[in-house]
Amino acid sequence: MFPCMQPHSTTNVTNIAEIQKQQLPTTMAYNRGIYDIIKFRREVMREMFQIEQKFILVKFDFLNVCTFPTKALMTLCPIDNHNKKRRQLETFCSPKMSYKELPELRYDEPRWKRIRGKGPDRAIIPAIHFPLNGGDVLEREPEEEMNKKPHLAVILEDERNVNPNMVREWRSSRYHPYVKRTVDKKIEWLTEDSAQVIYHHDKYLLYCEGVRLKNRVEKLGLSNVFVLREDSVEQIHKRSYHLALRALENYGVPQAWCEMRPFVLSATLPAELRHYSHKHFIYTPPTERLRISTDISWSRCENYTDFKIPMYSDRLYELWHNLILPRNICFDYIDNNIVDKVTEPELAKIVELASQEGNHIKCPCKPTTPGGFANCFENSNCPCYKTNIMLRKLNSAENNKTVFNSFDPLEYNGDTPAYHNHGGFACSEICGCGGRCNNNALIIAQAKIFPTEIYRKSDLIGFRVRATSYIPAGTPVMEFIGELVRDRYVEGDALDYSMQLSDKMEDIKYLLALLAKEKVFPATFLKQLRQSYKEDVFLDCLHQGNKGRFLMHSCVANLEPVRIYQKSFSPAHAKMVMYSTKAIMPGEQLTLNYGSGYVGLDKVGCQCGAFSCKNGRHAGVFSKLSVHGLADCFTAHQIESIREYEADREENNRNTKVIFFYLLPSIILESAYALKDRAFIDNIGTILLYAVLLEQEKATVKDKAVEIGVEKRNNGSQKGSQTDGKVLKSRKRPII
Ligand SMILES: C[S@@+](CC[C@H](N)C(=O)[O-])C[C@H]1O[C@@H](n2cnc3c(N)ncnc32)[C@H](O)[C@@H]1O
Repeated sequence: MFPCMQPHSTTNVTNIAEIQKQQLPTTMAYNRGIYDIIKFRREVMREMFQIEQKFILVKFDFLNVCTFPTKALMTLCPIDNHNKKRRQLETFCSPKMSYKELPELRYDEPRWKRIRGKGPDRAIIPAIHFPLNGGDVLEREPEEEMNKKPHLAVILEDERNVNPNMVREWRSSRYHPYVKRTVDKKIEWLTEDSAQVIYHHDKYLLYCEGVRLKNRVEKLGLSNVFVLREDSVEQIHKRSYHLALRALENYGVPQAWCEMRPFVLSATLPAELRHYSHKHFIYTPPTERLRISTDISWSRCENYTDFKIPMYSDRLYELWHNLILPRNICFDYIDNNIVDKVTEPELAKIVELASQEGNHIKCPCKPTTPGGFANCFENSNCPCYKTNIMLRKLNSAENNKTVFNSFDPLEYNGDTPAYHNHGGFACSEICGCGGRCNNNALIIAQAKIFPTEIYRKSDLIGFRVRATSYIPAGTPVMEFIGELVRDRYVEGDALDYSMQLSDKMEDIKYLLALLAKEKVFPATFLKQLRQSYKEDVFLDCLHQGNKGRFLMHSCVANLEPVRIYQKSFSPAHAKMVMYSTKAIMPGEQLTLNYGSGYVGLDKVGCQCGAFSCKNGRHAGVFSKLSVHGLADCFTAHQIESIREYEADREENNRNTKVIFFYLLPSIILESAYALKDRAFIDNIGTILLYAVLLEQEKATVKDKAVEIGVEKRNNGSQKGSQTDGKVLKSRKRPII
């Protein structure tokens, strides 16, 4: 296959079984190997161009190793025989160039269009453009355009924010220019950002996302405290029981609390519902997708290079050139809830007052080791922990009250199916521990460790959110972020994008009474707090928000909100955190229960597709089930989906080595080498050797390609990749 590659002579391994036994390889031996490979780079690339250019792209992106060279390959693959471009390729891939020196590649859309206009054979060639310090943004839009009456979200001023320091930090080179745009310009920007992405070995992609999650946990120093735990059958069943209560509530059949019954596998399911248990749970990403944006936060979190929220269209007919984006996808990504001083003076005032000594709660606790976590939880001297415990009094369960700490799963208590009846108090950045302790239930959500994507698939409903890695049950997955507004401002489009944060008739009444009884704050401040809760407060994320604004309704939602307070107790100090109500599989849509009133209100009817959806085919049967029957149904589903996930994970692990065989181009090695990641180089070395031995065993790449379901290379001499139609269905999109 690659005639230039020989097994490296420093080892005397002769078969694959040996590789698994031995400690391979030594760095020295493989350094030499790398240079050998670089020498033959051109041949290898030619091979790669013909085999699997699109495949390489995807894998590279997810390896987070060499995005730049990937883009170069992607760009240049279709024009292998185009001399000018080939020269460019050679420049990019110069072995002398360190990885850090590689400039970020951007597609320059106007140039792309110009080239496109010149002739049919060049129609697929995008121009390559190197922006200087990312400054090309301003050239695109004339000053007058920017001075036109802005979209509401543009008025993002420092003083408007709960935490002004954060705003300054946000002004990253990409984020801030985007925020400044009018809606029309934002749509233009998004359209320019869109490009074609083709995924081949689909499930491997989700496996890579799992690796991304793991890397992120390690990078943030959470590996000792956060684990991807699995629930026991009893725990799964307990959660299912609460889900069943919530689902039946949606049917308008409120259930009286009753003792949970042990799980009985399918014994109680009506015949028409049995087939549900044979459903496949593990998602297979589409082979072809249109990527609308590489990151809807516009590098808002540019410190976190691996934190990106891509946006895709999975509508089959949707192509780059006929992409139509609705105006409501233009929003400004924020990480903190914000308050407008002008429209919400009460809320702004309470935020200011809370910054004064005596009006907020913080602790002096310190971590025992530098960089470690403090033990605020169950520390009876910690004021934040004491406040956290105090809030449990609002929880009416006699025992088994919901516990809010940093890393344990959140469990429903015995008397209510809804998380939103509970609240917790967390340490924050003003504490001695800086919020890095075990009394901060926000820590996982704010670390944004779970990779997600935004996508649209159906014409009836818009964009949605999907988790691309496994999420254990009871985990704070993300925050729902937006602008704090009073009831009266929630109208028009904002109705679709607002979530109620406080209800003056419900929990707030009890909260204020508790704060008064426990004398948590001085009377003057308490009075001000009462004032701020006089009207119901909503989080409106129509113009400013985070990915939570794309969460869809489901009759059996896998997320449920809870309020967690930090520093103080005003609406501006309440965080709405989404907890997972069940184990979420990679690729599963993230959903919320909008409430029983929602399903009937929507014009198209509920499209959640949940197996017991109120609008679904079997709604009649489900609504007649007892809580126990439905809970059994949910438990059976959960157990089966976890089993399928496990099997899938094993299969992916098995395929990894074969997949890497496709990633042989020297460019990976160069990048890895430039990154000085010895472990990675060694790994690649092992894989190379493995691959060569596979070759010796006459297991050809071609056969393997078919086996793992990737596009197969054409046997003939024709240029460009051909397919045997196994996975790839050509949709004639422009290849970018
Ligand atoms: C918060 S937005 C969700 C994001 C939205 N799809 C978008 O593209 O921006 C709420 C809107 O999504 C749609 N939606 C949410 N859940 C739905 C469901 N289960 N069935 C149908 N439409 C739904 C409704 O139009 C609703 O007003």
